[in-house]
Amino acid sequence: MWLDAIELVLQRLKDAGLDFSKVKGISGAGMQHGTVFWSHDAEELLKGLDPAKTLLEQLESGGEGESRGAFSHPFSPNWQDASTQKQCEAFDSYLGGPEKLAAITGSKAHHRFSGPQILRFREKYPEAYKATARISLVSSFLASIFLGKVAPIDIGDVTGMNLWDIQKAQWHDQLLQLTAGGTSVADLRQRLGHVPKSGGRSFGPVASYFRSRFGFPAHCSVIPFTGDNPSTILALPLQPSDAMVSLGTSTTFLMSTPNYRPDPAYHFMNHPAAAGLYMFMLCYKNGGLAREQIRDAVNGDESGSWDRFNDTATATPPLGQSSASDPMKLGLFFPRPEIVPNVKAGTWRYLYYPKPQTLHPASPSSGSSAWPEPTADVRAIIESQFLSLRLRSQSLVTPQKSSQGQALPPQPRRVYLVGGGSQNPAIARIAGEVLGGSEGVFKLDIGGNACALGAAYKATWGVEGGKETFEEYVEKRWHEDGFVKRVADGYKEGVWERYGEALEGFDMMEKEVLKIAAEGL
Ligand SMILES: Nc1ncnc2c1ncn2[C@@H]1O[C@H](COP(=O)(O)OP(=O)(O)O)[C@@H](O)[C@H]1O
Ligand SMILES: O=C(CO)[C@@H](O)[C@H](O)COP(=O)(O)O
Repeated sequence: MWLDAIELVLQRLKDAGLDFSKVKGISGAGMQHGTVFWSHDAEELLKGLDPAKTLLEQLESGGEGESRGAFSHPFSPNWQDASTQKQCEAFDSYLGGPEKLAAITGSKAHHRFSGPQILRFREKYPEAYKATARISLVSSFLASIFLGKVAPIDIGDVTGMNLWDIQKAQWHDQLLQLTAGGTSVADLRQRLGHVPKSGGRSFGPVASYFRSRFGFPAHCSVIPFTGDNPSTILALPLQPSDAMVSLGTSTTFLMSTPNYRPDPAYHFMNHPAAAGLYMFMLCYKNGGLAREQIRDAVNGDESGSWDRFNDTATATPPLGQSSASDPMKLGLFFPRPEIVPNVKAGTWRYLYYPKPQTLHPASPSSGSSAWPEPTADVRAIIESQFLSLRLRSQSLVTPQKSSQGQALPPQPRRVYLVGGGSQNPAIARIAGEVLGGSEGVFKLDIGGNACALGAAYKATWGVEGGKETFEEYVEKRWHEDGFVKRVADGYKEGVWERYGEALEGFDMMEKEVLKIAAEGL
């Protein structure tokens, strides 16, 4: 599928009239944490690609358990894979607990991360593991195709594997040992390859296949590709107190910071283009698709229109409280098992009384007026997603000032929305009400896709030799008025504080749901 997609996107660019001979450099972004297993024939096949044939014709693998073509396994576990609970437990306990693993690799063990994925792959498909010559992430797989040989893993994306020691900037011996089990650690290290420190240094020229087939020039450089989220933070000059919220299939919350403060509750990763900076990230599996389910329930059809969803969201008061004495409506809407928190699929609705702090399930017996479904779900799902972001990022934000110079409590300076859901004005408004933002809520108004834009900046920066820091490079080319649009207010006195009260109930609710899930109720 991915090989086909590469051909398709290039063909579309060709059909649109792109003059490939002018392309000096190419970079890109791929979903984080997908793991690709190359066969022993991969290097030969990549080197000798025939421009008269498609990539798929020449590189495709055989069926399950069959080693043929460039891949030792026909599937790449993607970011939504949740099959590695057992391996995650092994990773979390191996160094003495999830805190220790997070301190070293930036994250506790996660199902989708390559370390646990490779461990499971080796245990489940020992023959396919033996037939594996190299292991890539989706980003380095893409770069490899353009390069015509297996490309190194990127310095930003490598920190989403649970295998890289961030502070020492090297593979972690013991974690490699755990992953390799009884097999050779040296072999595993060789399969993963050397990781260059710079995210901007060219890997070399584009493969002759692309020169002949599409007309790329011989001097076109392949600059390291990175993950979709690291690439997204490259789309604009992000300041330390700015937050980006990517409303795609997943919801991700991204900040750039010089302070490495890892914790099992979130991810710290290397910034992909600036040594010494880190990307703080939260990632939720239940983003766009969970909102779509409620949209369809409110519409009563599958027209896909957001109008009724948006009208309902804005007509409902914050936390569903018609008056201050009403309980706050808080819910969790997870049609798929969630990452944050790590809990099975389910929907939970609660009524929260802040004084004294009490939480009651909003069961049908509380009366349909207590929580009218599905209308009350609309605002509740949006609020729930942003409350979770606020809860987990509160130690990273700093006090701000309003445009009149008034001191404001710790919150983001700006909230930037990107991804498909950033088109939605009701979501933007509630983002500002819950998260704040002393300057407001913004959306990128250049190009349709922030992560692709970030990769394009990275390509031009790399081609120009990375002489300036990446931040200086983007800053100089940045046109505030043309590139971003303010789409909603941020901090609103009174409303933001009310959501602050709701945070305590939200935290209680998550703990309650985790307890219920653990007890198998
Ligand atoms: N107007 C809209 N309002 C709310 N959500 C939207 C709107 N338009 C698109 N979306 C959501 O955007 C998501 C896709 O976002 P996108 O960033 O393209 O995805 P991906 O994460 O797969 O790259 C879909 O789940 C869809 O529900
Ligand atoms: O797993 C993560 C980040 O850790 C996801 O963000 C994926 O990187 C892809 O997300 P979508 O583009 O499907 O939303």
